[in-house]
Amino acid sequence: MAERAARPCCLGWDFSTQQVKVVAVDAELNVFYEDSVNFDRDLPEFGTQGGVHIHEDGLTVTSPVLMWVQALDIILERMKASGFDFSQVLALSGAGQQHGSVYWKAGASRVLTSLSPDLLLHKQLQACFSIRDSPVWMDSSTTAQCRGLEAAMGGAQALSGLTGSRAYERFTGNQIAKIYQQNPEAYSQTEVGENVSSFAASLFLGSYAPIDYSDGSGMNLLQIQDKVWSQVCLGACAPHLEEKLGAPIPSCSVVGAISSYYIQRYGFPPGCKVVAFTGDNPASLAGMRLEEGDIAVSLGTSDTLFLWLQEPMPALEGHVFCNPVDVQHYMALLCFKNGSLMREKIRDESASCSWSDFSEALRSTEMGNGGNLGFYFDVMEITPEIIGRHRFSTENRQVSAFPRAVEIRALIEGQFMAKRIHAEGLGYRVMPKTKILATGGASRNRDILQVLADVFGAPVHVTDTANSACVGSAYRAFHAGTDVPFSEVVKLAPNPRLAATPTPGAAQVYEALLPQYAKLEQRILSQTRGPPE
Ligand SMILES: Nc1ncnc2c1ncn2[C@@H]1O[C@H](COP(=O)(O)OP(=O)(O)O)[C@@H](O)[C@H]1O
Ligand SMILES: O=C(CO)[C@@H](O)[C@H](O)COP(=O)(O)O
Repeated sequence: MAERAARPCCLGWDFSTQQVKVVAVDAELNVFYEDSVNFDRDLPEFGTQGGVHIHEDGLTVTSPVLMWVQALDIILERMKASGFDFSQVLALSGAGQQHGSVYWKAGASRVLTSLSPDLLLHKQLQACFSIRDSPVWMDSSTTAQCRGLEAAMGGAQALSGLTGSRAYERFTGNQIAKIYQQNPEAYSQTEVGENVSSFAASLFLGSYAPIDYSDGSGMNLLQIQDKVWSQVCLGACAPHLEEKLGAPIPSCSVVGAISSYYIQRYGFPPGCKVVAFTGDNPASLAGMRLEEGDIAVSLGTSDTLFLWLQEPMPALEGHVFCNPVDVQHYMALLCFKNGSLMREKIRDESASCSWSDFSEALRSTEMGNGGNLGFYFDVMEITPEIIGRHRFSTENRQVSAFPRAVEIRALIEGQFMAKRIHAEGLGYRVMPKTKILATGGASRNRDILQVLADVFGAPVHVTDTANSACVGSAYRAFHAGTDVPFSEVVKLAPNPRLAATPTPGAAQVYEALLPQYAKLEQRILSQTRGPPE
């Protein structure tokens, strides 16, 4: 049998909302292996929908922490069965859905440092968590804790100035505060609290991995300029929190060598480096090789839009995070909760559960949708805080339904108009040189990308894999421990390719519609918001 040529590589992981994914990237930066484990499909015993459990209150949203561990077991076993040569892995890094939190029980570190290579991880880590259902980014049950934190900090703007964001329900500090208040026993049994990203790094390290600056910025706890925990924020959330979190570290740190478990069970080399894991959006910024002036749109479970920032300018909307590849710089992020799952619902209702029928509806309707505009927020949106479906025909008349194809275009145009309006609210302007980089599951859909190009009046580029968080993690693994800039390390990576250019006439159509959409959004907000307290 012909020997396979050795192919030194780095692995990039992503522990996202609906799946765990991996890519292997070789020294020429080619992706040569890709796999994923989908929680709903591949681990039905956990009974998740879209990777999560929505609780009865409609606000609490969690995922079983052991499901994430078991997904890692499955994917590693599959790699082994496929003959993947683990001995060539120089380094690995990864990403996690942001804001979600994991609670290691006292004594878990002993289990983690003495894993037996004869058993799967999930069998050995069963009793290691003081909270088995981890709160995730879709949770919106911590409004009381958010108001408490803002009050302790002297207001929302003061908190944002320090940590990059006003208090948000999904941010980890507020989630920890809720656990401390409602389940003090579990809190006191917790030895270490982690983000999903650092938790995933701990699994590879076989000991607790620190939280990195970039994902740590999504906690309402980190002073993003000084890169230290804010003592006032920690104190406002829960006692002894600093001990449980450990000190945050630069995102490009090597946190250690891979645990002997992986060396013995899978054949990783002993020197394989584990590089700090970070949030999935920061990892995507790395994967897309975003540069100043570009705008990234990720169409995953959540939709996000992000930009490279030189200087932080925290506001009452959106977030500023530490930059994952350049410790001097920052990134701005807007998150839209009603992303792919909302598109799937409208696809099922109006396009016979088929993406190709959904696309056909986009192609058969005109830009501007004949003046029909829609807002589709089946779960409480983050940007802006609106819930429900709101449809308006020409002359802004509220209507209860649209014909199927009009409904589909109203959804997609509305989602992208909201992104442009809120990005402009942060000071972003579309310039003649503006390039949109799209990623995430829905970036595979050419017709959705056409609407994105039309609404923004800018060309849309995509990379060959929609998994930019995984690819970015592998690039970060190559970069860490070197003394060259990240841009230098990734200069050989394939350039994103052009996927859609604005249709002639698009600018006139959307210049007229955008102010109308913004006005209607304000109208809905003022109708749905209660009187000021
Ligand atoms: N052809 C398509 N058109 C539109 N959306 C798609 C298409 N293929 C996949 N998707 C969407 O991609 C989503 C998953 O995106 P992904 O970025 O992998 O999510 P995450 O990283 O949050 O787990 C699915 O929920 C699905 O709705
Ligand atoms: O809450 C945010 C960002 O602030 C989300 O973007 C999560 O990071 C989830 O990511 P996906 O699984 O949708 O990629």
